[in-house]
Amino acid sequence: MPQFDKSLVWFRRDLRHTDHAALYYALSQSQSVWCVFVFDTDILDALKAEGVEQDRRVDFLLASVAELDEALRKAGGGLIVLHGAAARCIPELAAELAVQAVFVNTDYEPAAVERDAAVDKALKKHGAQLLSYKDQVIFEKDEVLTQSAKPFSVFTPYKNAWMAKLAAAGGDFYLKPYPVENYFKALAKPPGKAHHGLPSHKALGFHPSNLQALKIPTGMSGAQALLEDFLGRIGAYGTARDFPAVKGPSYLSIHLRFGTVSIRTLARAAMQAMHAGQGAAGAAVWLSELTWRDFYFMILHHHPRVTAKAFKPEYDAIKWEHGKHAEELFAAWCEGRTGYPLVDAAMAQINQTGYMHNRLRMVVASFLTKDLGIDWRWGEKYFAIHLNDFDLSANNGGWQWASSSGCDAQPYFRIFNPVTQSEKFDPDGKFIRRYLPQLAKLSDKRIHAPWTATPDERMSAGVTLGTNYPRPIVDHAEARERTLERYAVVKKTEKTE
Ligand SMILES: Cc1cc2nc3c(=O)[nH]c(=O)nc-3n(C[C@H](O)[C@H](O)[C@H](O)COP(=O)(O)OP(=O)(O)OC[C@H]3O[C@@H](n4cnc5c(N)ncnc54)[C@H](O)[C@@H]3O)c2cc1C
Repeated sequence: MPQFDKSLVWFRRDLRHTDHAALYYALSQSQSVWCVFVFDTDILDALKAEGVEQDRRVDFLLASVAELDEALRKAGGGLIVLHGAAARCIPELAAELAVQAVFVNTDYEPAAVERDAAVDKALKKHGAQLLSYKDQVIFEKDEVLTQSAKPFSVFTPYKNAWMAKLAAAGGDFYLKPYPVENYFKALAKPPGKAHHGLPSHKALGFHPSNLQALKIPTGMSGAQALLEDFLGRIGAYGTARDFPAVKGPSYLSIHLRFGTVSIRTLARAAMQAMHAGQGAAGAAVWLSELTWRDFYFMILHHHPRVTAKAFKPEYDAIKWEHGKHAEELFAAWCEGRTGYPLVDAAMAQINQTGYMHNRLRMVVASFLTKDLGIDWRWGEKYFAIHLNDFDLSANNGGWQWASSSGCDAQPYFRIFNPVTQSEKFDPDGKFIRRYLPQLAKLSDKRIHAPWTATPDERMSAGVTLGTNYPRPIVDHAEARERTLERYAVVKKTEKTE
């Protein structure tokens, strides 16, 4: 006998109707289950307050929610779609429908944890409860600990323990899909028209973005198409993933962000490719990247202070550049006007598409913190606003890695040289030419550092420094020295670690 007469599943960053923990538990434990998604004004208004008028994530959500609704309807239910503050809307809807439980997949971000606690409290006033399940990650919270039962702060031993836990359970136990479809008969149709239908862009307060023009695939079908495409080239991932001009990575990050595909599906696909022999090496590297994702969720759960502070507290003593000059340098970085082509092309990529290749995220983050001496939190915030796949845990982890303040971060004295990174990872300048057409005619040798070209070379390539392309805003060698001085406050600790 089901435990509950009526339940509600609140979809958040899990926009799929298959292999979904909360939906599975709700359907298998309830007589009747409604499904809801809220366009949360607490989140959308914060974006608007930053001056954002178009956001590809809003378009991605609209398309993916529409696909989910259609899939749920075909399965016998449908999606209630609301627009308001979720912390208020959910308890109100739960009371209106007289449900006994609201099922969700656990969200680990501090603001979401707070919101969910408030929702739970409000539900309890009506005799209902919030039931939360692990779904976003393979292992959460305290599931993978050191031998002394402490959270890991170094990735490789974490990954080894993560892999050992999978293997100890027979390899596929934690990767099995939830058989949601066996319980679809418990799905209830949305009650009346008032709660159905998607809000328009206008109602949400945003203009349509260029998501469609970019052909970024949305929804469960988009995730499936990207996965199939990637599995055909997963074997090459280990080497191809470092070259931004090459189709090396999966481009699935936005889908992991919004849960249009389950992490179990992806980890299973990686494991299968690893065991299939062909493509095994690339698949193992990719699985390791998915493990980094779990790692940063775990770090955020155990150390929520990282959202504002350095993971290694001594790094908070660093004096970053400030004032008007710092703001000008930051604006040049944001707008891709640093005079370093790889950095500027990378910033053009994020500004035009909302995506940035992983190698370039590392390069531009290093450039901002270690060439310009700007606080990593400025860059972190810029990424949070502009990345389609923005995820607090991975973004914070990435920025703290690049600025050396994070757990298992790059040592402070390792400072990427933006020119040699360019020569190594975009050797023929293909990526730079795609985003900086004004440099396209420079030779493969000069395109990484246009100021090193002779005046004749620049003239015949149509490049005029200071006119159609900036001169470098800092000298890398000098900046490197300044950074080593800036980081001297943490030097002692690093050496003794
Ligand atoms: C400064 C900085 C900021 C970043 N911000 C984000 C962010 O906001 N959201 C985000 O998803 N990733 C972030 N990353 C990690 C990484 O750059 C992206 O996950 C990756 O580029 C997404 O492209 P993909 O899906 O094609 O990746 P693939 O190479 O195909 O990797 C597959 C998946 O593994 C996960 N993954 C890969 N690398 C990492 C990593 N280093 N840390 C955590 N997870 C990883 C992602 O979920 C990714 O989708 C950041 C990295 C840096 C250096």
